[in-house]
Amino acid sequence: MANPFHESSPEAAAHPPDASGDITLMLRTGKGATLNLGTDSLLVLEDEPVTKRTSSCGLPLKRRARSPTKSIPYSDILWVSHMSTQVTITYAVHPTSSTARPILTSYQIDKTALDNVETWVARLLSLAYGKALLHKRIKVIINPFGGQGKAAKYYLRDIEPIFAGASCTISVEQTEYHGHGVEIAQALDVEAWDVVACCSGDGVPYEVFNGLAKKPNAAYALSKIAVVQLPCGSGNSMSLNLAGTDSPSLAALRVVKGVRTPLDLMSITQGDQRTLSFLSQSYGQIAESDLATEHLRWMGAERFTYGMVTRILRKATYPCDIAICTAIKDKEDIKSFYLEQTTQPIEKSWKRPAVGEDAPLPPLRFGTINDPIPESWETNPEDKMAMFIAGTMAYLAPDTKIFPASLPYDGHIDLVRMYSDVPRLQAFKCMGAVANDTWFQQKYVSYEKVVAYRLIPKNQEDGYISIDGERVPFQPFQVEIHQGLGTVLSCNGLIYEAKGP
Ligand SMILES: Nc1ncnc2c1ncn2[C@@H]1O[C@H](COP(=O)(O)OP(=O)(O)OP(=O)(O)O)[C@@H](O)[C@H]1O
Repeated sequence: MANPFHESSPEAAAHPPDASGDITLMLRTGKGATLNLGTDSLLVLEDEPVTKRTSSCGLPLKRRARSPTKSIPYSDILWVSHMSTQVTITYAVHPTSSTARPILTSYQIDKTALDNVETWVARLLSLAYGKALLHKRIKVIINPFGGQGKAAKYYLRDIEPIFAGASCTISVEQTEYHGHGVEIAQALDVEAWDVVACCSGDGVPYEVFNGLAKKPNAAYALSKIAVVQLPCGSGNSMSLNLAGTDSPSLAALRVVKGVRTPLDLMSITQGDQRTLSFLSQSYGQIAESDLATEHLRWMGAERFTYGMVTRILRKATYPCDIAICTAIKDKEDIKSFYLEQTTQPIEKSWKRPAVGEDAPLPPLRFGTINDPIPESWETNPEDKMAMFIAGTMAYLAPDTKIFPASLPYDGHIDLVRMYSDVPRLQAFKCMGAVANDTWFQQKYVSYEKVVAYRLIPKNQEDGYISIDGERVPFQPFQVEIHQGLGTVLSCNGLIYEAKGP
């Protein structure tokens, strides 16, 4: 199991190698049109009738060239089938740039071309799906209260038609209470499904990862099931990073075409609890601006900006002690690492070791928050901490790329810190730099890659700590990375849908 893309036997079976090298690229229809497999698209070429036409003044008019009457990008092709003399193609059209809707078109095939149909259909499916698994078996979990309570509506209108058009097997369940996602995932038959698709915000995927982690063979379950998000909540980071969109229908299309990708997950220990985090942990200005502004929800996304501005103005400080097991400290080294990881062939970059069917959750390499801090870690009192945020995915929200150097499977947690002694103007400049993508370069933004850390709040009675967007007790916690413990579907299997540092 050296290559994540060779993990699934159904994927391999779906794309039998073309041993002969003789690929049928063109199929003639009974009406004289041809269906052609182009470089990126299926091209439908109609035969123009050859009629001699003259202009009103009697001069011969140029005969129109044979031109494509339809071009369907392979990325939009959901399914192709044939029965007797008929080929049926289901594909997504885009009524707007942020929507996808399936439509179906059929062609009668010319009798002389019937011998080629099967090979042609298989070839078109192979071009449409690449390394992605066909006929995905998808367990859908809908949070009826996600976002503005529209997840069920988005599912029926935007998502289900795409899954059905792509010939996926679907089973739908709605969450009935907080934590239900954990129970559904814990009870899931992992051999019966390829994907768990959460029609929700980031809260339900968090629960699903943690539910799979409760199985006795957690490591196997997390490697077997790809967890994806269909953006139906108020925070949709997972979909932004892996599908490059917060549109439910476009995300559904990308899930259908998504390739299995290992994902780093983090173990958090706090008190006597161990949980998994897939997104981020924050403390200080970012955590407080998110969690302490719930009463300002009427402001929409602006409530976070408001929270940050007010805290920067008063130079809000959140003292703590931090201990870190650093991997890469220097920003230039981080850039080189990112480049090196993303320019080599996927087969060389991403190698996930075999996971046995009984494999449990991996042990903690550095112990828990209740153990002594490992001696090799660097420990620092951070009395001027303004913001501390650590994570493994590039985007936290649209246009908020906090971790541009993060990679799905590099075995590192990206860690960002800023201090309250930064001049206010510079702090605002850094905030603006997030939107214009120059955040990483800002000299007041400390950015490193780590494999583990511990954070101990101090000199405050209460405050905010956020794990994957949810508030957790204001108590010390410790985090360590597990390279490739989880599995997701991504567009290219290598990077997030984000420009690097
Ligand atoms: N039926 C339910 N009733 C109450 N809570 C639920 C239900 N289903 C899921 N939840 C909880 O809702 C929380 C948020 O879910 P999710 O991330 O899907 O939505 P969101 O709108 O993005 O979140 P938020 O409300 O945090 O902005 C999760 O903690 C989940 O446990």
